[in-house]
Amino acid sequence: MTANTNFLAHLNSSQRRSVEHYCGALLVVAGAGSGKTRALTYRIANLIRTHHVDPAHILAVTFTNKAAKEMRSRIELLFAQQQAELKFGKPWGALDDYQQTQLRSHVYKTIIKDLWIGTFHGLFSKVLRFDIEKYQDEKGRTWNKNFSIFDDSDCQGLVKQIVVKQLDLDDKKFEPRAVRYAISTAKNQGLSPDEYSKQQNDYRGRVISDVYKHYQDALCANNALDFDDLLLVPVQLFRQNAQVLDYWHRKFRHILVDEYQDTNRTQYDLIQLLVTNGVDSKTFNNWEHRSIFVVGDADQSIYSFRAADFTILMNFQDDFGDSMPDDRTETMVKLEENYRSRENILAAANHLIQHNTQRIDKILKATRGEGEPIFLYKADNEIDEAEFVVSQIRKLLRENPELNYGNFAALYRTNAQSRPIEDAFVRSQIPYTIVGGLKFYDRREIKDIVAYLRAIANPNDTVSLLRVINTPRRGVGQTTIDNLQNAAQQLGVPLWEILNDETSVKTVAGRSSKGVLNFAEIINKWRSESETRPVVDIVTGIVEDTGYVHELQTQGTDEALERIQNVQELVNATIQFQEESDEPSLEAYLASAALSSDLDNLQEGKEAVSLMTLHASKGLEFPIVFLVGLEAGLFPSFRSLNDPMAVEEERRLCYVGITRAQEMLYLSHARERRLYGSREPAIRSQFIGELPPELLNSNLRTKIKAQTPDRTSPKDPKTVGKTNAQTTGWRVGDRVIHRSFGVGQISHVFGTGNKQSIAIKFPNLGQKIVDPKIAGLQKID
Ligand SMILES: Nc1ncnc2c1ncn2[C@@H]1O[C@H](COP(=O)(O)OP(=O)(O)OP(=O)(O)O)[C@@H](O)[C@H]1O
Ligand SMILES: [Mg+2]
Repeated sequence: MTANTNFLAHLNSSQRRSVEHYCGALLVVAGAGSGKTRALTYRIANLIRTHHVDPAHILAVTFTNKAAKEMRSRIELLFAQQQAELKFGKPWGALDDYQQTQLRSHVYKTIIKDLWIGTFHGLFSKVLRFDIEKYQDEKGRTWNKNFSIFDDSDCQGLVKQIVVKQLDLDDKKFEPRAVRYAISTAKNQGLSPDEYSKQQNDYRGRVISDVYKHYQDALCANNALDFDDLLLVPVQLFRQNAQVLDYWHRKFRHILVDEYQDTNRTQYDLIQLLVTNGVDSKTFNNWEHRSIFVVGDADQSIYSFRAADFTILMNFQDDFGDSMPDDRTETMVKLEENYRSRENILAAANHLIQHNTQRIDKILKATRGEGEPIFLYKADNEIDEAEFVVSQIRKLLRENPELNYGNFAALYRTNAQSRPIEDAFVRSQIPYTIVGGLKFYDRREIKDIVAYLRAIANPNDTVSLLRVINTPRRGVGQTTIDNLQNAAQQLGVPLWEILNDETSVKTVAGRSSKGVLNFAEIINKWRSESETRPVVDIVTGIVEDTGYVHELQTQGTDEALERIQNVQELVNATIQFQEESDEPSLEAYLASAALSSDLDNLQEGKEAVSLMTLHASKGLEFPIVFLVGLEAGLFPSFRSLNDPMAVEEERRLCYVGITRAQEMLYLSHARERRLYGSREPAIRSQFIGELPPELLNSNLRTKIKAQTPDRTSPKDPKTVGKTNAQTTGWRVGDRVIHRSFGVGQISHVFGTGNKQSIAIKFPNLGQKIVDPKIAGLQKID
C-alpha cells in the first residue's frame, strides 16, 4: 500500500480528513490558496480507489470548463502514477513517453470518461440530453433531445425580432438587452409568462410580459433552450417526475461542488434534489454510500449580480448536518495553511478583507516565506500604466531566466480596461491571451458556420436557418424570407417544413426559389452525412458547398482575411474536439461550442501573459500578478460607492485578485484615465489605503522611470483615497464624486441647510447644478 501512502502524502492532516471522509455531508471552508480544490480533486480519486466507488456514480461541479479539464487531467495522472509501479514496476518518472501515454489512455478509458465533471450548465445540459423528452412546460409543451442552446446574443436577437416585428414596437424604448434581462429575472424567480403578467400593472410591465410570452413560444417552436433553462428545466423536471429524479439520485451517489460560495438558489435546488431525492434535507437520513462534499470561501463570493448567495454556504451545516448519523457528526473541516502566496501577499489580503463587516473571521497562515514587498505604482494615465506592466515584465524576464510569459497575469475590474494593455503588448511584441468574453464564438463568421451546424442538427431551429438562408448571398431577399415565414406561420408548421418541400418553395419564393432550394439541399445533404461523418468533415463540407470562404476571398480585404483565418481556426477547434471528446457527435460539439464560456480562453501550452477581469481569475494562480486600475469609481466600481454591501463585494473581489499571486504582486492606479471616451482625473482606490503601509513599496517609479518625477503628495496611506460619505459642509474647491457624472470640483455653493444646492464643474461635461441630497455626492479627502 505504498502508493496509497504516497497519494495522501500530498495533503496536510485537515485536507486528508476531508479526503478520507466517506458518507454524509461535509463542508470545507477555508481562505484562498489553502488547497480546497486540491482536496476536492484528491477526494474523487480516493472515493474510486479506497472506497471502490464506480466513477459513473460521481458528479463534480467546477466553476469553469477549464477547471473541469484540469481536474480530470489531475485525477488521470494520479491513477497513472499509481499504476506505473503495478504495471511496469518503475516509478512514473522512469517511464518513457510512450509508456506514460499508454497508461494515461488506459486510465482515461477505465475511469475518467465515466466521471461527470463540469460546470452546472454543462452537466445539466447533459442530463437534459437524456431526459428532456419527459419534461412538459406549464402549457404542456415538450422539447426533443436535439434541442439547441441559444446563447445571449441569440436570445437578444429573438427579443429584438419580437419587439420590432411581432409587436411592432420601438426597440429604443424597449431595448432588447433590458427586456431580455427582465425576462431572465422573471424566469429565475420561477415566474411563468402568465404568472409574471398577473404581477404587472403598468404599460412597460405589460409589454415585457407580452414579449416574454412570445419569447417562450419562440424557444419552444425552435426546440431551443436559453442558458437559464439549462438549470431551471432540470429543477422543474425533477419536481414533475419522481422517476426521473430517482434515476439521477441513484446515479449520483457522490456529489462534490467547488466554489460553493458562488452557488445560486437554482443551483442549490438541483444539488438538494439530487442528494435527498426530493425529501427535506433536515429529515433525509439515507446516507449509506452517499455523500455531498462542498468547498468554498465566503470571502471570495463575487457573483451576487448573477444571484449567487453565500448564505447558502453558511447554511450548509444547518441544512444537512442534523440528519447525519451519530457516528459521522463531523460536517465541517477548516483548512488554515496557505500554500500559494508569499507571506507579504497573504498579509495584505488578510488585512484588506478584515475591513468587511459581513464575514466570519478565519485563520490563514503562510507556509512559503516572506517574499518581496508589494509594489505600488502611480501612473500618469492608463497608457503609462500599461507601459509600466510591459517594462516590469521585461525587467523580470531579463533578470530571472527561469520565468516565462506564462508566469504573468494582469487583472482588471472591467473588460474595457484590457485595450490599453493589449495595445502596449502588441507594440512590445509580448504574447498575451485574453481570458474572458465569448470571443471566438462571438465572431460573425463563426456564428454563421455554427448556425449551419445547428440547422443541420435541428432543422426546427428557425433562428439558425434564418441567419444563414442568405449567407453567403444566394439571392434570397428579405421579401422572400418574409413570405416563407408567413406561409409557415399560416400553416402552423416550422419554417423548415416549407423549405424542405420543393413545390412550396417554388410557389412561395418564385424567382428566388433556386437559392432557397440550393440552401435546403445543403442542409439535407449534411444532415444525412452527419450520421456517419465527424464534425470536422461537416464544417469543411459546408464551407466548400456554400462557397463561404470563396466569397471572403473575393472580398480580399484584411478583414476578410482575418475572417478566413477564424474559419480555419474553427476547423482546428473541431479537430481538437474530435480528439478530446468521448462523445464526438455533432450535438455534443454544438453543446460544447455554446457553453465554451468566457473563462475558457486560456491557451494551454503556449507561453503568453494572461489578461482577464478579476471575476475570471477566480480559482487560478500565477507567480506574478499585476492588479491595475485601483481607482475610486473604477475599483470599487462607481455603482457600488453608495452601497456599503456592494463595496464589501468589491473588496472580496480585490481579495480574490491579491490572492492569485504566488511570488510577486504589483498594484497600480493612474492619475488620469480615459473612460467611455473622455479623460477623467482619478483618485486612488480606498483599498490601497486599507493595506498596511509597511507591506507596500512605492519607490518603483524612481527606479524605472527616473526621468519623470513623482508628483504624488505624501499622505497618510490609511486615509488617502477614502471617500467621505458625509454630505454636510460643502466648500468651493472640494473634489467630489457624483453618482452619474463622475469626479468634479465644486465651483459654487447655493443656500444653506436643507435648501442647499451645489454647482460642480466636471472635466468633460461642464458645470452642473445638483441637489447634494439626491445626487449621491461624496467628498474625496
Ligand atoms: N498540502 C499541500 N502541500 C503543498 N501544496 C499544496 C497543498 N495543498 C494545496 N497545495 C497547492 O497550493 C496551491 C493552492 O491550492 P488550491 O488551488 O487547491 O487552493 P484553493 O483553496 O482551492 O484556492 P482558491 O480559494 O483560490 O480557489 C496550489 O498550487 C496547490 O497545488
Ligand atoms: Mg480553488
